[in-house]
Amino acid sequence: MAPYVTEFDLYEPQSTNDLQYPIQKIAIVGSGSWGTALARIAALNAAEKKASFIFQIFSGFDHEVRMWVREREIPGQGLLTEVINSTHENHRYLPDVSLPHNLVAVPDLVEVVKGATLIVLVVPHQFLTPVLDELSKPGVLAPGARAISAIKGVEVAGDEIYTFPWLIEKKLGIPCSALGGANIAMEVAQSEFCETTIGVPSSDDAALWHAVFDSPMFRVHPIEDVAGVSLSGALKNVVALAAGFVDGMGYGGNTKAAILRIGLLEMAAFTKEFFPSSSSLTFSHHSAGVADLITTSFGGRNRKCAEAFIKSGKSFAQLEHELLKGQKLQGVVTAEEIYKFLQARGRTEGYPLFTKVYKISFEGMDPKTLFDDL
Ligand SMILES: NC(=O)c1ccc[n+]([C@@H]2O[C@H](COP(=O)([O-])OP(=O)(O)OC[C@H]3O[C@@H](n4cnc5c(N)ncnc54)[C@H](O)[C@@H]3O)[C@@H](O)[C@H]2O)c1
Ligand SMILES: O=P(O)(O)OC[C@H](O)CO
Repeated sequence: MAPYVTEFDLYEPQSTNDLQYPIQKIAIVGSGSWGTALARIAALNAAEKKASFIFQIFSGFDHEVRMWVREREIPGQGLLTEVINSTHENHRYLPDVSLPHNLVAVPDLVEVVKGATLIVLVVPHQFLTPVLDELSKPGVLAPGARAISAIKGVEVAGDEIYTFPWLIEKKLGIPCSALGGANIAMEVAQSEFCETTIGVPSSDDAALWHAVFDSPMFRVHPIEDVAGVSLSGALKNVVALAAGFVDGMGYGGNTKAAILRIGLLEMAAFTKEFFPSSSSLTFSHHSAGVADLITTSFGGRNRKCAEAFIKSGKSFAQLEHELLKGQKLQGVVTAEEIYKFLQARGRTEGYPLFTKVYKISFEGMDPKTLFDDL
């Protein structure tokens, strides 16, 4: 066994049987930078694995991969879907990256998932509810479909917290996996080597999602821990804000490393406390844990906006608008949700870093207090 594969890579992606659909059809719900980057990989794999999988795992993928695009007018160019389909590039969210011709942008959500057996949900987390409302209507989804969430966030209601795969399973009545890792969209789209982790509920899900996304430069490791993968992706965004605060205050690598170590411990402790069936190894051994935290705290959008928040004194809403140009921050919303949840459970004192990130972001607390009592 290779040294970087642990015994917790539970699923060998080779054993799929009795599938309802020998030909699997992929739909991508979301077309921001990550949605488009994942759609590109899935469409490349769908084209390549169309014939080559006969007599192996399953018969293959439908050649066409559809991607849901929230329609808008691009000044001087026309509708975004038409621009993407004629130029094979998503100029707005993933500029200068060629997209395969079998990837088709479609503005109608119901049309995108029509007949799809593998549905990738990758909208910013604040926009998921209306998407699920639409998909849960009778007859919209094919029977036997499966989903995977590449969304980094959580849903909080009072003193309850839910992961998105759990919510998706409940609302859509289909199994849902989680995809997360050290994956800055543009680097993935430029085929720079990286890894991702998929938390899967069964070996069939492992085999199928591995076939959808694995490629030589985007290595997919399936593990059993769906909730851990999903939570790690959400919580690392809160720690990334703290890393950005450190940068904004002008401190160096030692300070940032200390914040990342403490942040990783809070991420793992939070998961163990509220999702006890998850594995702490997801945080320490997998791309969805420590590796994602590192990349996001050096090259991510949350870090970038948090640095600017300290340096400029502007609000996060303003900085999101100015610096991200239509892309969405996830960490600020998540910091608030996690804080409100911890408050409702009377557990804020157990998570001093998460709590301070919230108070600096929302209550004007002096950022230098970030280091107090850690
Ligand atoms: N970008 C990355 O590097 C990256 C990597 C891994 C995971 N993710 C996660 O992927 C998820 C999707 O983020 P992204 O980076 O692809 O998006 P993005 O921030 O690049 O783009 C924003 C997207 O939101 C859409 N949008 C805006 N308003 C909307 C509305 N009212 N309803 C529905 N959609 C709306 C836009 O059309 C656009 O597709 C997030 O949870 C993010 O954390 C992102
Ligand atoms: O740019 P961010 O901060 O949303 O992070 C992007 C990805 O989640 C990194 O894996």
